[in-house]
Amino acid sequence: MTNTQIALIQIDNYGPWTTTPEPRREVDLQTLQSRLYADVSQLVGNREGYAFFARFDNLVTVTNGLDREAHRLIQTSLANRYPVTASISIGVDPLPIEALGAASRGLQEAGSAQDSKRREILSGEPLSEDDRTDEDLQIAHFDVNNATEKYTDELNEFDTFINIEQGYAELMRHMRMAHDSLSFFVGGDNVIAVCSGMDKSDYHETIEHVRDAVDVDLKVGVGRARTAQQAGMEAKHALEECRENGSLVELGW
Ligand SMILES: Nc1nc2c(ncn2[C@@H]2O[C@H](COP(=O)(O)OP(=O)(O)OP(=O)(O)O)[C@@H](O)[C@H]2O)c(=O)[nH]1
Repeated sequence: MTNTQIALIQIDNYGPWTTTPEPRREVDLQTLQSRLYADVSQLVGNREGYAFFARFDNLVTVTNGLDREAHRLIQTSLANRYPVTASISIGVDPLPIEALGAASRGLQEAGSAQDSKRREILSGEPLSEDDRTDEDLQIAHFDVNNATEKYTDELNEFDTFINIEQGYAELMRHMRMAHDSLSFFVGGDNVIAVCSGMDKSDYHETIEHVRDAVDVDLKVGVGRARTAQQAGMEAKHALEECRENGSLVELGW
């Protein structure tokens, strides 16, 4: 059984900050957001976690193995680097969507995202060391088949982007609705999903669903481990096996 630990990182009172005392230059906001993602990716990644940019003002991170102190350190480090602060809320559940739900509630109960008094909340309890297992995380790495030949080398970049994003939109919705799992676009033609205890037939069914709905062909490698990076690396190796065997689904265990 999986046991996913999600930490939701939310910039405090960001909406008002972007327009006070007057609207800030969009290029500066874009720069801040992409740097914040880079820093969070490294701060969480150095501790074996994964970070996803999501909407940039709300970042979803997978932090199995990080205790409360490690989350506090990340929060402090962000406050020292940026003109904004962030709140962090931790949720743990066998189902990734429920873990994120618990993390989201932790912030919502502490106040609005646009409440100037709600600052640097740290809520929720991480998994205790005794409760951790080597099967806590299931990570799937999805990839569009022959994206280069079919899209990149054939279409203009915007039409390529539409095809890839349509595949992603259908995949993320299906994984959330049918499998309680969280999928994130990570660049190129790749989507990484934090999954519930899905089996091989669930992945075949998902790939078939996306093909039928939007005519985008996927393959997927899946890994299982106690940290996101170990599971993610196993998934990448499994994806290489798909490439070698021509298979659509490979489990790394
Ligand atoms: N984030 C991320 N992006 C990747 C990774 N591998 C490839 N990409 C991106 O995906 C693009 C397409 O690469 P591939 O998926 O290898 O190419 P392809 O044409 O789809 O070929 P096949 O996957 O073998 O069917 C690359 O230009 C990268 O932007 C990865 O492991 N992580």
